[in-house]
Amino acid sequence: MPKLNDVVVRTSNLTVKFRYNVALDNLNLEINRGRTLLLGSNGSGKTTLMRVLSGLRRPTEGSVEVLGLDPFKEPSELYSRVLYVRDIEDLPYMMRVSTVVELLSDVYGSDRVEKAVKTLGLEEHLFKRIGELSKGLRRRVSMIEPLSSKAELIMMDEPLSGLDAESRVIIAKALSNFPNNISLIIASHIPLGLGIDQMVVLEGGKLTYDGPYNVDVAKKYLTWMDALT
Ligand SMILES: Nc1ncnc2c1ncn2[C@@H]1O[C@H](COP(=O)(O)OP(=O)(O)OP(=O)(O)O)[C@@H](O)[C@H]1O
Repeated sequence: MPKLNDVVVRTSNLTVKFRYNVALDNLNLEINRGRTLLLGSNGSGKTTLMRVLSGLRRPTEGSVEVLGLDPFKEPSELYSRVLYVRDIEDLPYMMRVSTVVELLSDVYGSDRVEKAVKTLGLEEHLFKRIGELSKGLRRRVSMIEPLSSKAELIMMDEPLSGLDAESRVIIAKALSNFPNNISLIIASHIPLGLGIDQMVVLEGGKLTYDGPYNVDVAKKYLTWMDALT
C-alpha cells in the first residue's frame, strides 16, 4: 500500500454517464506520485477522467480527490497546484505564438518561459498565428505552459499522437526531462516508455490494469504502424 502522501489522485466509485453511454463505470483508483501512463483505446474514458480530475466535469456518482483536494469545492487551490494540458484544438487559433509567450511570462516569469520556448524549438515560429501551425508545432506550443509551470501535478492528453518525427522527438525528450518532483499523468491510446512508474489501463470506462509498466499489456495497444518504428 502506498503512503497517504504518495497518492496524488484517488477516485471512489467514480461514474460519469452521458445520455447514451457510460464513460466511467464505478472506478476505484489510486494514482501515485511519479509518472503515470493512462492507457486505453479511443473512447475508453481517459479524457473524461482527466476532465473530472481537473474540475471540468462533475461525476454522475462517486467522488475524486486530487492532491487531497476536492476539485469541485476547492477549485482555486487546485488550479494553483494542478495543470491540465487540454487538446490542441482548444488553443486560440488567431493568437500569435509571441502573445502566448507574453501571457505565460506574466504568470510564470520570462526566464522559465523563454527556456521552454528554446527546449521546444519554437524561436523561429514566434511571429506565426497558432492556426497557421502544423499539428506538431501546435502541440509544441501547448507544451510551453507545462514546461514553465510550477504545478505539482500535470495531466496531458495524447501529447505524442499524430506528430511529425521532429516534434515527436522534441516532446518525448521534454517529457523525459521533466523534474522528478512533478507528477505526470499522460493519457495515450498507444503505449509510451518515458520512465513510467505506474500504468493504468481503462477499457469501456472500467479499470482493466493497474500496476507497474507491463510490456505484455502495453503491446496490445501497439498499432501496426508503431510496431514498424
Ligand atoms: N460530452 C460528451 N457527450 C456524450 N458522450 C461523451 C462526451 N464526452 C465523452 N463521451 C463519450 O464517453 C466515452 C469516453 O470518452 P473519452 O473522450 O473520455 O474517451 P478517451 O479514452 O479519451 O477517447 P479518445 O482517445 O478517443 O480521446 C466515449 O464513448 C465518448 O463518446
